[in-house]
Amino acid sequence: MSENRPVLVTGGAGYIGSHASLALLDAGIPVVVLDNLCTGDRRAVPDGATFIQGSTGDAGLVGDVLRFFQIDAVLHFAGSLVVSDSVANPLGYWRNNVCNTLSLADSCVRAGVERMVFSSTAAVYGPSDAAMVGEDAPTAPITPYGSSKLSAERMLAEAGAAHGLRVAALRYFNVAGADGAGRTGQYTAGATHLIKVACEVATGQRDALDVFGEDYGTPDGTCVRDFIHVSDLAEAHVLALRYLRRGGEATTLNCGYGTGHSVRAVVRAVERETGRPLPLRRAERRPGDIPALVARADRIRQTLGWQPRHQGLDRIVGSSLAWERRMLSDRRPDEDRKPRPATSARPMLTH
Ligand SMILES: NC(=O)c1ccc[n+]([C@@H]2O[C@H](COP(=O)([O-])OP(=O)(O)OC[C@H]3O[C@@H](n4cnc5c(N)ncnc54)[C@H](O)[C@@H]3O)[C@@H](O)[C@H]2O)c1
Ligand SMILES: O=c1ccn([C@@H]2O[C@H](COP(=O)(O)OP(=O)(O)O[C@H]3O[C@H](CO)[C@@H](O)[C@H](O)[C@H]3O)[C@@H](O)[C@H]2O)c(=O)[nH]1
Repeated sequence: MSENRPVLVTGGAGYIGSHASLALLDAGIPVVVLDNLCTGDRRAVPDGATFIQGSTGDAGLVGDVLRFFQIDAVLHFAGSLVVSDSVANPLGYWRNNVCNTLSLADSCVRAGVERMVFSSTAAVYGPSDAAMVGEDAPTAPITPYGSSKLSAERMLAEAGAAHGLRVAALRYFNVAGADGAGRTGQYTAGATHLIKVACEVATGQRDALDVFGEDYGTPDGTCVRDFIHVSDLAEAHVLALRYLRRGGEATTLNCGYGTGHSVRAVVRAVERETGRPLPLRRAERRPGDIPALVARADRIRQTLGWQPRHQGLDRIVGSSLAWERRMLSDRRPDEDRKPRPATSARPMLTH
């Protein structure tokens, strides 16, 4: 299978999809981005990619794109992903993550596309006492986001078995950081991700970081996550594509480093980078949060030969901060620079 055939990247104007598009282009693989810009940003689409604005659920458009560009593989990032939003709006999450994925898979089958890399999530696992969760750990999502992604995984596996669509489902843990050369980063307005929000606070764009819950059964009482640098994750997608093009079987792979960091540890990393205390506000637990989630991440190394190159909380936080500073300095002078409110509706204590 030729390396030079274009791949379709759904959600390529988004945070992870734009980094993966860059990694593909860097590897000499042509990219066609399909994105409806519901949360994405046109500026994130790399210059070298073809951009088509539209939805994965638009079967007519998707079929035309697959055939016109002779697509042999789809990297499917497009989706809805804020855990707490999914609790408030489950049907919207099922519509985008399940119904639109079904429509995309159907378009792939009709056009004879046999390879897909699917953006899944660690949120398919339920709360667990295990220090690390492997791919064979029981799935027991506790939020509509997690269950919609798990359902999409199952649907793709069943469609694959019947119609020859081989799917690599990549279960990302917590993705953070930005491209080292500053070519893209996380544009998301009103983002809810911990490291992004903390870096917005550190650069004066928000007044404080809400710490959602300090009474979990974790070493310092705050939640623990396995943060993976977005550039390492992007590279995993290039490797997954090559694996499928070599004839690799359908597979499910955790994407993480196997190291947990607490919310408090993230705060300390930001403070190390800036040399200043980060303004914090203690807040109630956030609905849908799991106390600790750390990947057992051997399978991805064995299956894809993946070797992360951007590991370490300080490195991840450093690149996120560099991105926030870059976005601030690129802003037009007349743009509003007032700090936005912090994320919690119900702050309890300032310290
Ligand atoms: N960010 C994380 O920590 C994380 C963790 C686990 C899994 N994921 C998954 O990774 C994927 C990408 O996440 P992200 O962080 O880059 O989010 P993002 O919001 O930056 O990117 C999603 C992109 O998809 C587009 N999109 C959404 N629905 C679409 C549709 N129906 N048709 C076309 N385009 C559509 C959006 O406009 C956006 O550009 C998602 O599927 C998400 O569930 C993300
Ligand atoms: O302002 C904030 C933001 C987050 N947190 C905490 O930080 C941790 C991580 O939260 P967040 O960065 O929002 O990530 P998750 O809720 O863990 O979810 C992310 O990671 C999942 C995989 O683990 C993905 O599936 C989701 O798409 C992605 O949003 C949680 O304990 C939050 O309560 C805060 O205390 N304050």
